[in-house]
Amino acid sequence: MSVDFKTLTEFHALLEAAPAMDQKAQGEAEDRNGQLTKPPGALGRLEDLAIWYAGWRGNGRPTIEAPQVIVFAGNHGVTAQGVSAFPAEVTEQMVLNFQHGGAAINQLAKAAGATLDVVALDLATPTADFTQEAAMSEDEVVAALATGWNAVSAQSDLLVVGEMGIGNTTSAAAIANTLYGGDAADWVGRGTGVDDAGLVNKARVVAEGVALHGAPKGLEALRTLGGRELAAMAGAIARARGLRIPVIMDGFICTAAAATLDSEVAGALDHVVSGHVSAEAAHGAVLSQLGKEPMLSLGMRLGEGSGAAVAINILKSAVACHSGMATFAEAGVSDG
Ligand SMILES: Cc1cc2ncn([C@H]3O[C@H](COP(=O)(O)O)[C@@H](O)[C@H]3O)c2cc1C
Ligand SMILES: O=C(O)c1cccnc1
Repeated sequence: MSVDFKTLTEFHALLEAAPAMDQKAQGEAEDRNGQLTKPPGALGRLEDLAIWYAGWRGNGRPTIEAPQVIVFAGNHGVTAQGVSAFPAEVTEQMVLNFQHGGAAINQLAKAAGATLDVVALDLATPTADFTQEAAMSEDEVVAALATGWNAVSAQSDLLVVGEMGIGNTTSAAAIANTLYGGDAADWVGRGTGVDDAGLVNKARVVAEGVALHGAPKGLEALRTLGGRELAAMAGAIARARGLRIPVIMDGFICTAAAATLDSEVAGALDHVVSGHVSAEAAHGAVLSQLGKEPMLSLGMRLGEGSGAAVAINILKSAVACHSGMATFAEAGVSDG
């Protein structure tokens, strides 16, 4: 398997060198949008989404034929701190469930016409408990970034990344806290359903982790407080940019992983939109920090890529209108 980077410094350089949106294709899409048989702006945000998608695909009249959903799974040493309502073995059990087609994401990917890949990362070797030491060494985080990077199919035309990892809402909260400051309590949520005492415990764990590692930013936040599946999501999102594959982000954990890229290199998420705002308490605040408006708000709080998978249908609808509708001239409809 190809390895395009061996250190975080090399990965950073790839983020810096990432391609920009194709302005010619974006301009063509804007022109076309203005000629379609509807009052200007009548498709609301669908119009912006289609133009954004066209610009990143480098095609003023694109189609979505091959969406790819990838679910990455990892285990977390921080579960030793009692941060989840479920035991750590559920991560591996759910991987089997994904492989057998029994999870929510199996149905949602199918309903959206997407392929689903499941990638488990060293489940037998959880990350270190980040209240004691860095979750990952540089070699470990680079390996996880590379796993995500290599999981993206060059043939796909839309990417959704999701995750499974008991304990990972605590990792995500720690990343949000270290990147954006404030109190740990502002960033923790109930995850799989911890009670009030559990929430207080999660805030303690997050505060200890952020303090121990000196409030790191960017990829260092991902390494010290993240997890293998978060790093793999970040690696896949970065790879998609180079392949001109637009990305729909999922919930709190996916967004926290993505936020480390934005923190490392401003603009690293320009090819990414938010599919859904999760019911996990701080997700909306992280999206605000990133300047991303979610497409949907359905009260979901699952992860697995589930909210983003539902949003694939919205983006497909936007692109179908953009590329399939007649212009005023073609349809012989009088324009205004
Ligand atoms: C059966 C089951 C299926 C899931 N699918 C996603 N998650 C979600 O819950 C976990 C995060 O919550 P916490 O930080 O509280 O452990 C992650 O695995 C996330 O993907 C699940 C959780 C469970 C129990
Ligand atoms: O927003 C998420 O991704 C989320 C929230 C709660 C539990 N698992 C995932």
